[in-house]
Parts: sequence; structure tokens; C-alpha cells
Amino acid sequence: MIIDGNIIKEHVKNQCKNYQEQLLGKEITIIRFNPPPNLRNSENLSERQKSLKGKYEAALVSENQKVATFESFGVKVNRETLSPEDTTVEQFQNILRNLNDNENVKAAIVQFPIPSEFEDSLEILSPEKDIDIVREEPNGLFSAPATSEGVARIVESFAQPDSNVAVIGGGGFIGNGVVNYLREKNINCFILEDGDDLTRTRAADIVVTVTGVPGLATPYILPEHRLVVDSGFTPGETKQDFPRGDVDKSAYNIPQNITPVPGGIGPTEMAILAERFIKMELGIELPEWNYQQLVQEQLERAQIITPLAKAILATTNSNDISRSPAENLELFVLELGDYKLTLDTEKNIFMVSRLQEKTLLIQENLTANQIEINRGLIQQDVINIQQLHAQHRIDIQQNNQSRGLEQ
Ligand SMILES: Nc1nc(=O)c2c([nH]1)NC[C@@H]1CN(c3ccc(C(=O)N[C@@H](CCC(=O)O)C(=O)O)cc3)C=[N+]21
Repeated sequence: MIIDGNIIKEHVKNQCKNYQEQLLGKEITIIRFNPPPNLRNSENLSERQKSLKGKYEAALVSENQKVATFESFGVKVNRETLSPEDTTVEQFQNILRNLNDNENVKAAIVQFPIPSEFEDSLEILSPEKDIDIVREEPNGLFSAPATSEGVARIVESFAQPDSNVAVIGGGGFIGNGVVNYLREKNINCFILEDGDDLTRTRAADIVVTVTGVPGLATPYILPEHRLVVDSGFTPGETKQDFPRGDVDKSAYNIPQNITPVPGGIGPTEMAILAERFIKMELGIELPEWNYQQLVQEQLERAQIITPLAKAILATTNSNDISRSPAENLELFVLELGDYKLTLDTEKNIFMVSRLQEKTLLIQENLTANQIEINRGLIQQDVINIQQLHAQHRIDIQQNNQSRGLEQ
């Protein structure tokens, strides 16, 4: 199974939306450095420089994801983007002091990497605003970065009592956080580093990689594992290239379960940050999720909704069904309440989407009789579709009756 981190992200975001009113006026600031000038022109860069440049690019990708996540439940995000050559250490320190003093700013994240001369100044950030533990010090609320917690929570979703987890890159700050979280949960683990004999992962049933070395874990290293969690994220060299994780794509068919890049730990981290903000600001711990349970829940919801939605579309007067684009004879579209129901008779696919957010909730391949996408379905969707279906049946009956009277 390819693990879908967006199921977790949607689940948590939907819960956060319930607290939207209480979060009104609360802000988070994200500070990010542009790459230093020597990395900006892409020619003649050493491998090390290319890798560092990739990390600066990843910092922007992840900032954009954080902005979208927090804004989805009404938290305002301030972006502070700094250029190393135009920023003195003193200016950076003042930015941190100002946000410490700003009562509306409840949390701050400094995106890594940052040029080394600014590192010591991170200490200035108020511990109680350090949602991602960028100061590398536990703050009484959280003990490690959100990424570490995300990785550990996925492992927890799949671990068995006798599991043994190999953490490649476990000596780094994020890897160390993973190891500490796992030990807190009494899950056995051991540490490997890039450069060690990585076939030692064969002693483990679960492998975690947090090295940021793209393609490090190959089929040779991963013969047979219950779960592989890939926390690497290296953007493609050109905009068209996909980002790469630590696990080589050729190994994707080997483990029973794997977090893909993109779509795995990245979105999971966003969910953790959202949970943390709720905990910091409202003192509320959202209920713990288990990935496999979330998938099961989504499937159950989709299985209730799909036949009802299909029945509605099948019995709707063809005058009420549109085609988009208008001339498309294969596409039947019905907008109903907050939803859009689509039947594509060419591809033989039935789809349920949420109208406002344009998110695809369910996609059923009618030929294979298989529900393929089901993320972000909430219990309210089930209730809404059940109500729409019931109302629709009343409408049909009334129409039939009135037609009967006319005859
Ligand atoms: N203080 C700090 N904390 C971080 O957590 C941190 C950081 N600095 N510096 C940069 C790295 C990188 N990182 C990512 C997080 C999410 C995605 C993510 O959500 N990616 C999407 C893809 C998004 C897209 O491709 O547009 C995905 O994997 O599906 C990517 C990268 C966090 N980082």
C-alpha cells in the first residue's frame, strides 16, 4: 500500500476547522532565507552546493504548504523572507525579538537551512512559540520537530509488539527526534548512517530514512519490510521533475507499505503542525489518529455515499444534468447542494467532489468496481448525501404523483 499522507492532513484540517472561531486573530510567522548569492546561478555548482541549493528550494515548497494548511482553518500566516546578503545578524535578532513581543503571533517557524552565521541567534526565539523545535530544545509541549513526530506516528500506526525499526540518519536532529519518540512508545529501534552497511536494515521489519540523500535506499537495501517511511524531500532539478525521497523509486514495489515522495511525510508533517497549534493555543489535544483506521473510516464513508450518489444521478431528470464542457457527450454533471456528481461514460468513472473546494472526494472505476480516491471525507458528508438522497426520493415521488394526476 502506498500511504497517502494527505488522508492524515485532511483529517486533521477538518478537525481544526471546528475551532476556527476560537482561532480568529491568532497568527503564525514563517521566516525563510533565500539561498545565498553563490548558490543562485546554477552553473558550476559542486554536488554539495547543488544539494544545499535543493534544501533552500525545499524550504520554500514546505513554507507554501504550511501557509495553505494554516489558512485553511483561519490562522493568518506572516511570511518573512530574508536575503542573507541584505540581512545582518542583528537585524535577524530584532525580527525574532519583535515576534516574541507580538501578542498576536502565537508561533514561529524558521525554515532550514539558514546560513551558519545566523544559527546561534535562534536561541532568542521564545520557547513557547517554538512550534517546530527549531531551537533544538524541548519546550515542555513538544520534544522534537514536527517531521520527527510525523514519522514516529506513521511507524506507530503499523508497528507490532515485536517490531524493530532501522532509522537511517538517526543521529541527525530530526532522526534523533524519531528515535526518542519511538523509545517513548516502547518501539525497538537502532540507528544507521549514510555510509554504514545499509543491508543491516534487514534485521528490521520497519525502515525509516531521514538522510535527505535522494535514492539512497535501493531494492538491495530493502528486500522485505512491513513499512518504509521516507522523510527525504529533494526538489527536482527542473520544475518539471518530481521531488525525490531517500528511497529510490525502483524500490517502491518492495515494502508492504511505503510513504511516497511526494504525498507522504510532507503532508503528515503539516497535520502535526496543525495539531500542535491547537494544543499550544487552546490547550486541546486532538484525538490520536491511526493511519490504518483513517483509511478504514474513509472507505466506510465512501461505501455509504457512492451508491446513494449514483442513485441520485441515475434518477435525475436529464434536463437538470449538464455537460461540461457543454458539447461533451460523455460527461454528465449534476451540482447538488455542496456537491458535484460526475459520470464520465467514456472512462466509465463516477466521481463525487465538493463544489466549493473543488476537491475530488470519491472516484469509482465502474469497470473494476473499485473506489480509488477517498480522502477528506468527513462524517458530515455522509449525513449530507443521505439527506440529499432522501429529499431527491421525495421529489421523484411527487413528480410521479403530479404526472399521474395530469393523466
Ligand atoms: N524548520 C523547518 N522545519 C521543516 O519541517 C522543514 C524545514 N525547516 N526546512 C525545509 C524542510 C522541507 N520540508 C517539507 C515539508 C513538507 C513538504 C510537502 O508537503 N511536500 C509535498 C509536495 C508539495 C509540492 O511538491 O508542491 C508532498 O510531499 O506531497 C515538503 C518539504 C520541511 N522542512
